[in-house]
Amino acid sequence: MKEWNATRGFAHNSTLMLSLLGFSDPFSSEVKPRILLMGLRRSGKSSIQKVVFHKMSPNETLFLESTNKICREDVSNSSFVSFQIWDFPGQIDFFDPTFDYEMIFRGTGALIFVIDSQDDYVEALSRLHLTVTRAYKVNPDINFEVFIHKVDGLSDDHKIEKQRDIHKRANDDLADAGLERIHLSFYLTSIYDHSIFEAFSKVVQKLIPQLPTLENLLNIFISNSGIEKAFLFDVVSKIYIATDSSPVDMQTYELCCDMIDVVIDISCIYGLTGDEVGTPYDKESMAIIHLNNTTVMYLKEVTKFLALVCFLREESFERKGLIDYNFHCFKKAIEEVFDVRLKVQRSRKLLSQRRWSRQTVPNGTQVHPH
Ligand SMILES: Nc1nc2c(ncn2[C@@H]2O[C@H](COP(=O)(O)OP(=O)(O)OP(=O)(O)O)[C@@H](O)[C@H]2O)c(=O)[nH]1
Repeated sequence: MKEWNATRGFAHNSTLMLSLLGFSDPFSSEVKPRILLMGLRRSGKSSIQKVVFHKMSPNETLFLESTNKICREDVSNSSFVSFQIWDFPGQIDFFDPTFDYEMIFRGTGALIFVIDSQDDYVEALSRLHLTVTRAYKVNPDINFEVFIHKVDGLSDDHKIEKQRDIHKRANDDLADAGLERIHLSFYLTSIYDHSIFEAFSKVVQKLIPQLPTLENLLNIFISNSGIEKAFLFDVVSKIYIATDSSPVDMQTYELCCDMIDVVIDISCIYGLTGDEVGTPYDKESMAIIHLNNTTVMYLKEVTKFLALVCFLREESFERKGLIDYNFHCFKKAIEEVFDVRLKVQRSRKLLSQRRWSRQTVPNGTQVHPH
């Protein structure tokens, strides 16, 4: 690493980006997209959540206790990606009258079903079928995401074979039930490598309404700056929320994750003045890494939660001034995108508040709106 700019303080205004996105708006119908994590017991649901959002090391998950109630968590305070994750205990009973699955599925953006690939998955597949069909009936807009998990123990051939088999069986079950229109997406995942972050990135991207605009902005930015690949990362979770339209390869993604780790770790050691708490990631956060294959990695802060990580050739990096100018324009455009969203959210909130106050009877008792 030739250049390093360690960061200093961290402005604590955690609601800023959230309200820009409108997810924290209690009146909006789009508040916090909900992601459900479901699957059989010990399939790895809690481990996934802890590794992706709590920086737990994969080995520590060996000591996780079994979840026996629904755990709801807001992934929002420190992250751009603002949504709820509901971790379900292995065996939920759809026939249990106390379990209001309709209410849960109605507000859900994505349902992740985790299948342990190291175990016999016949039962998991029938559970997947039951869950998906129930959820689809309540809310046909849910994205169904199947994580074929714990693939670290399998050879490459074996992985592909498992994926093909699970894909075929799950879709055959749906076809037999006349539900071919339900689309399932499959991912091979493990907490022991970056595959879980990659898969989660894809799941989250589908829930970001501004995604096409962000991709477009990234395309414009890289083509005008001589950059080969650029990712917009949520720094805390290492989920990339957008990238340009060129294909993503796993090694590039892993390098980005490593770079973010280096930036945060070094900033934590040398960037804090002592009395601060939190992550020392701020406006001045940036890093440049020259790799030994004439590629340069360039990281810059975009918002307090987001970082842009770019890959470019050394000769293109000679025009750093141009890149920085284009980055400045890109950053402004991102702010504008979220500004528009904020305005829409504000007017929606105002409307909802008016509707609520109209439905409030004079003695202050509220009538539930439809
Ligand atoms: N090899 C491997 N083991 C994993 C992986 N993910 C989780 N595990 C292990 O699987 C076991 C079960 O993980 P949990 O996260 O507790 O599973 P769960 O689905 O939350 O279980 P319940 O709470 O009982 O529903 C733990 O020992 C984890 O270490 C993975 O990617 N690879």
